[in-house]
Amino acid sequence: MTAASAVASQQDPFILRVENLTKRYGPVLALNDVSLGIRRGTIHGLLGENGAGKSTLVSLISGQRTPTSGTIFLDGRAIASVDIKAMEEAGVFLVTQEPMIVDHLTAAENLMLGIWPSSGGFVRWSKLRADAARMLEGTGIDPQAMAGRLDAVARRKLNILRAMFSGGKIIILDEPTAALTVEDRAQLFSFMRDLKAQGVTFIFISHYNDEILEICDACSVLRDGVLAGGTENVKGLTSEQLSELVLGRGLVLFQRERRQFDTEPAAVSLRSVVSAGVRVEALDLHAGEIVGFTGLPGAGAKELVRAVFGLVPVRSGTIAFADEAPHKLPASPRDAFDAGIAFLSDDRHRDGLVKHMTISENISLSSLVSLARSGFLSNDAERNLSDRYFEAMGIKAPGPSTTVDTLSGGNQQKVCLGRVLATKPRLLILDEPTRGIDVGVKQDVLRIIDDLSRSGVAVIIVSTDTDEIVRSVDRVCIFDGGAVREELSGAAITNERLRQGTTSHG
Ligand SMILES: Nc1ncnc2c1ncn2[C@@H]1O[C@H](COP(=O)(O)OP(=O)(O)OP(=O)(O)O)[C@@H](O)[C@H]1O
Repeated sequence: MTAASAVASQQDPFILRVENLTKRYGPVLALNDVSLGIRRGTIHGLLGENGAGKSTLVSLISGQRTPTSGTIFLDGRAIASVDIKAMEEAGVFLVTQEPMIVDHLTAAENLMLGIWPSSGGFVRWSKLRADAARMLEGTGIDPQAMAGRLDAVARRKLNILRAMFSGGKIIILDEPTAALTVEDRAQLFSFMRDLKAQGVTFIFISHYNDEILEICDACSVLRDGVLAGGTENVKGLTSEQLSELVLGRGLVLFQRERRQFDTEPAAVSLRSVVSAGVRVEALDLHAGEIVGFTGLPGAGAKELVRAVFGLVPVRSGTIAFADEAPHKLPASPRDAFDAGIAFLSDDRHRDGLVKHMTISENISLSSLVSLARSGFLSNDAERNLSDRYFEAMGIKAPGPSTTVDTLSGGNQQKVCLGRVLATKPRLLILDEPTRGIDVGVKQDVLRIIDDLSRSGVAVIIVSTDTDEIVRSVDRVCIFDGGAVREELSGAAITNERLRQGTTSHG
C-alpha cells in the first residue's frame, strides 16, 4: 500500500463507494441516484427483485458500462474515467455466472490468462507458473488439469482465483451458486471466507435467502432502480425479514398439496433407458403428478431428461403415453416435441431464447410451430397466448413487444418458462425452472406449474434447489450412478432428507 492510499483508507471505512449513480438505457431508468458504500474485507449482498438494477449497478462498478451520471470512489478517491481496464487495474473484478475459461488450457494457464503480455511486453513465465501453482494449493484443483475437465465448482473457483491472481481486491460475484449442489455451495463459501480472511472484499448477488444469511455481513437492496434499504448486520435477520426487506412486503411461500398416485395408471412409462451415464429399468409418471429429479452432477437426473427429450443419443429405451404402444425414445428434440414432450433447458443461452425477437414472439414460438403445422396461424392467436403468459409470469418490461435482449436475466428466464408452458405438452420437463428468478416470482412460478399439473400434464422438475423441490412436488427421485437410488413421497419429502440425498456423504 502506498503512503497516499494508506491515508485515504484511514479516512474512508469503505473500500468502494458510489454516489448518486444513475444509468439510463434510452427511456429506461435502470438505476436512479444510488449512493452506497462497501466496507473493506466484508461480503456485501446486493439484493432485489428481477429487473431491480443489480446487474446494471455491478456493470458500472466493474467498468463494463458507463454511468449516465454519478461517481465511483475507490479507497476514498473518485475514479475519473471508468472502464474495465481502469477498474481491473484498481482491483475490481466482475465474475459472471458463466465462467470465462479456456477449456484446452491447464488450470494454471487459465489463471495467467489476464496477465499475458501486450505487444513487446516481457513476462517471467516460470515465476508466473510457480505463482499460479502456489495459488491453487489447497483448493483441490490440480494446476496441470485441463480446465475443460474441471467440475462446476472448480471452474467458478478458478474464475475467482483468476481475479485475485490479477490483483483483485474487490470481487463481484453475480449469482455464483446457480446449479451448484449443497456440497458445492458449502465448498465455495468456505473458499470465500478464506479469501475474506486474507482481506478480499466481495459483492455477492443472490436470490437465495439462506445463502445471503449464511455468507453476507451487510447488504443493500435495490427496488426499481432505487436504493430501497439495507443493513450492516445481515446475521441478525430471519429469512422472513430478509424477504420483506427485498420485496417491501411480506412473502407467502407456496406449498403444493402433495398427492399420492401409486394406485393410478401410468401416463408416461419409461423402460430400459440406457445412454451415457444413465441406466433406468422402469420409471412411471402419472397424469397431474409433479416429480422432482435430483442428485449430484453426473448422477443421472439431467442425463435422463436429456435422453428423453432426444438431446443425446440413447443406446436403448422406450417411452409409452397412457394406453399407447411403447415407442423408441425420441431421436431429436423435434421428434420429442411432436410426441408431446416440452423441455425447459437449464441454459437459456444455449437453447432458450432468440434475443433479438420480442417477448411475445419468443413465448409463442414453439406453440406456433404446432399451430402452423395444423394449418392455423393467426396474429390474434399469437397475441392472446403471449399476453396471457406475459401477465401470468409477471414479466417486468414495458410490454410484450419489448425485445428480449433488453430484459434482466431473471425476466429472460421467465420468458423461456412461459414458452414451454404455452405448448400444452403431455410431458413437461423443467430443468432448474426458477434459476435466476427472485423469491417473490418463484412462488408465482411454482403456483403456475401446480395449476398446469391439474390439467393432467405429467411434470418433471430437475433441480438442485432442495427448497424448491420440497415446495413443489408429489414425489422425488434421487439419482445416483445413473439410476434412481431412492424415491420419496408424501411427508418423507423434507429439506433434510434431500440434503442427505444430494451430498456425496449422504
Ligand atoms: N441494454 C438494455 N436496454 C434497455 N433496458 C435494459 C438493458 N439492460 C437492462 N435493462 C433494463 O434495466 C433494468 C434493470 O436490469 P438489471 O439487469 O440491472 O436487473 P437485475 O436486478 O440484475 O435483475 P435480475 O435479478 O433479473 O438479473 C430492467 O428493467 C432491464 O429491463
